[in-house]
Amino acid sequence: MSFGLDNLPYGVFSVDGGPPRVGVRLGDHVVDLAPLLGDDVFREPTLNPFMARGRGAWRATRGRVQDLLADDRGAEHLIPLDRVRLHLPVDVADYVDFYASLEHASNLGRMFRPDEEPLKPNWRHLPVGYHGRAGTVVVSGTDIRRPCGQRPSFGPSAKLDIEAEVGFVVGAGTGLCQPAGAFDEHVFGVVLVNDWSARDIQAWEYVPLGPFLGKSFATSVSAWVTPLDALDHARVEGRAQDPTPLDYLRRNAEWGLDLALEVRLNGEVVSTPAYRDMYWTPDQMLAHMTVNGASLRTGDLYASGTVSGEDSPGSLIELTWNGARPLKSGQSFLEDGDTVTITATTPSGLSLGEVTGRILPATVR
Ligand SMILES: O=C(O)/C=C/C(=O)CC(=O)CC(=O)O
Ligand SMILES: [Ca+2]
Ligand SMILES: [Mg+2]
Repeated sequence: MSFGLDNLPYGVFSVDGGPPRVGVRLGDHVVDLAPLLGDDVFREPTLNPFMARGRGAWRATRGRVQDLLADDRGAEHLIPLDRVRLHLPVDVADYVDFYASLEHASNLGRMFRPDEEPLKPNWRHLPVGYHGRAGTVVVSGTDIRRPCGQRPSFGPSAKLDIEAEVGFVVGAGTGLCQPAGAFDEHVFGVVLVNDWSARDIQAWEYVPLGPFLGKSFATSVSAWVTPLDALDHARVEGRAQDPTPLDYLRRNAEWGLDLALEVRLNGEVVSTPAYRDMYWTPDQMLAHMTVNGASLRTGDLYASGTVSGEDSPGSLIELTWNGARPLKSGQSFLEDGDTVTITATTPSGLSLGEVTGRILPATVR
């Protein structure tokens, strides 16, 4: 079952305008954790205080919840999903976005820098990334207003795009100049991410410092955070790397993940990217992000970058080759009223839920 006892993703919910609190999803229900476990950390409006307790507590809690639900002692704490409102599950501290797909980086290079090598010389040596805007991370289901900006004339973006990504939520942080430990000591779980991108604003503004307003207006994440412990069966060896990365980027464990993504535009499947094809794995991204002594905080979110395979890109700019090959619907980029939904499943059929959003017309300034 996609939301069975082997899954149990965490989220934050409220009922009838009451205070938001922490639950796990079981089938079409939310399990109210505070009364089930008698622990007030689950009465908090975000997962952060629970995540800050660290891996030992995450494991113990998951085991206890599985035991209680397996023999029905949780039945009185089940609330039907259609009665709840879901909230942003994490108070996002910092947000970093990587660029870890070889195919995506090569495709964008070909389109944006046609006279150069598609991949910059650094790309195979380190996971390239940039700091995004934590304050505009929104929960799945939030409407997205088309941004305005310089394209270079001022106006609403005419090239509004998606980026289908996988995000990693940091539970246990580090102090300043303290090296991060193992990936699973710090990372609590996984979310689906849509890193909305205004390609016309981006193309004009981002030389030489990098993405700014073209990507900072909104980033959507799934309401459910899938704990790493639920994904053990989906772990795979990362893709082969040439050249061999520096020691601090060596893979010590298998943290590639076999996640089959599906991108739907107004209900139609437009792409099915495979996360296992990514070049840089999430443990490598974590090692890179902290190698200079930068600390991690509970609630940090870092995303993989667009998940693109040979024939299954995670963005419309690749799918339509910057408008040269429109979709069957005739469109190349997002139109007002469009809805984009990204889902993912593991080989055993476990669901990572969805991240969805609908485009609202620009408010012209
Ligand atoms: O290659 C470029 O010029 C631009 C790349 C992106 O826009 C991608 C980005 O934000 C990172 C990613 O999602 O992979
Ligand atoms: Ca991105
Ligand atoms: Mg910040």
